[in-house]
Amino acid sequence: MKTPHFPPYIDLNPVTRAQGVIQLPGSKSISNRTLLLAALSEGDTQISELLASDDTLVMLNALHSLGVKWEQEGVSQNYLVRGVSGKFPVKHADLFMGNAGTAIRPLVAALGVLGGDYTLHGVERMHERPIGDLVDALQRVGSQITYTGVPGFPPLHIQSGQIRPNGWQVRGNVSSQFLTALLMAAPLIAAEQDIEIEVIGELISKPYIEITLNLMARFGVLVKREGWQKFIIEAGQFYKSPGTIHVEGDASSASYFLAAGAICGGPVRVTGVGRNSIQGDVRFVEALEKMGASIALGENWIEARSNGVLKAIDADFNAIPDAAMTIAIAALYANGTSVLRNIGSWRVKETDRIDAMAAELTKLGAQVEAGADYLAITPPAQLQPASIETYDDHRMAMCFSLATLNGVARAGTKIRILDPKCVAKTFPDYFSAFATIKQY
Ligand SMILES: O=C(O)C1=C[C@@H](OP(=O)(O)O)[C@@H](O)[C@H](O)C1
Ligand SMILES: C=C(OP(=O)(O)O)C(=O)O
Repeated sequence: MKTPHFPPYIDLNPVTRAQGVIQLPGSKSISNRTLLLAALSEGDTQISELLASDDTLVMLNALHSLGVKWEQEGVSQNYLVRGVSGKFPVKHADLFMGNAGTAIRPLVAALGVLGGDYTLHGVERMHERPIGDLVDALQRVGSQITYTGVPGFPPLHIQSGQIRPNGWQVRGNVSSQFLTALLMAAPLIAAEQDIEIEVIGELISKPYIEITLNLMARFGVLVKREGWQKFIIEAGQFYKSPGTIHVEGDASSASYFLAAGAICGGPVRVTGVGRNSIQGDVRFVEALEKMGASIALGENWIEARSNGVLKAIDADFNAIPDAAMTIAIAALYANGTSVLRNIGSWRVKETDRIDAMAAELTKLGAQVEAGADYLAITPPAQLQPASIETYDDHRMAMCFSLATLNGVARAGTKIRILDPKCVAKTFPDYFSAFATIKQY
């Protein structure tokens, strides 16, 4: 991956019109699931358009440390992963997980089930992101996992245990990634007995489970389900390479450009993702539509434009927590107060996103009420120029670049994005892509 050079801050000027076409980078959620499933499969998998970013690098490096062989085709994002048929060749490793939830959670489950002698750790924030519900679920069925720092959080030490096919259950109200992790790990021991995974209580971020089930099916494992409460992996199934797999463009990354089209005229088109996407975040466009934008969807593209003032929105954003951050910025261009509800998971992601969003929106002059699991945003008469802290959160950096756009209800403003390098988590080239849709 060629990492762009990042200065300590980026100054962005107001933009009169946003227009253009953006080829999206690959989906983070699909990339990291595909890498792990390809590694665990029987046979080799050719992956095209894998996301090039910190989060996928973390997964690629971890797989390499576990003895999985993969090759990058030249400088392209096409990779060949040589499957290890359900057993990692290296049984003793120290794995750096950065701040990639989509890497550490599924790997803890896979390694917890397969056994060995592994430590997993990450950046400081990773050690503050909860993993207790997943560890509890794995310990319950026989995994030997211990906390080497604060109980409930990475870093972790994994040893070999005797895994039982009964009693698989997990809580889903802190992160859906815990259920994703168990689902992906279950076939690794489902040789003779079915495994039933029961979800205890509420499950958040549900569409991400659909991505998991869709990809497991492509790798030959079908999961039966009873709604969102019970998932059954029938015995005898194992991961088999589908041969080739193409990674769709990232629907969460699409949200910034589509919002730009909605705020500032457009049309802005993203390519690489379209109406048949398996990513829940494509439904972000429904929120933009409710706010008054015009959306068109094709097989492999989505386009947004708008001629009028955006309407405030009051909605439940539990299903699209990542793209919902972009709505918080679109709300600056609406008339009236917007309320983003049921977004409690924001508090345990790259930063406490409810507090971070409230603090930075306030700098622009907005009136913000931050609740335990909601944000209410009332835009100011005029946006104030501001220096935006990004809290090592890629989405904070990407979202606030949009406050430079001239909307119909109010003009954009001068924005300084501090520590812009955080975008490397999922979209290293974000600022050059954003520059191509701006017209002054
Ligand atoms: O499974 C996934 O790929 C993801 C699930 C979501 O997390 P939660 O389930 O913790 O909300 C999302 O925020 C994250 O960026 C990616
Ligand atoms: C929450 C996010 O990341 P992670 O996959 O690390 O949970 C995100 O990308 O917004």
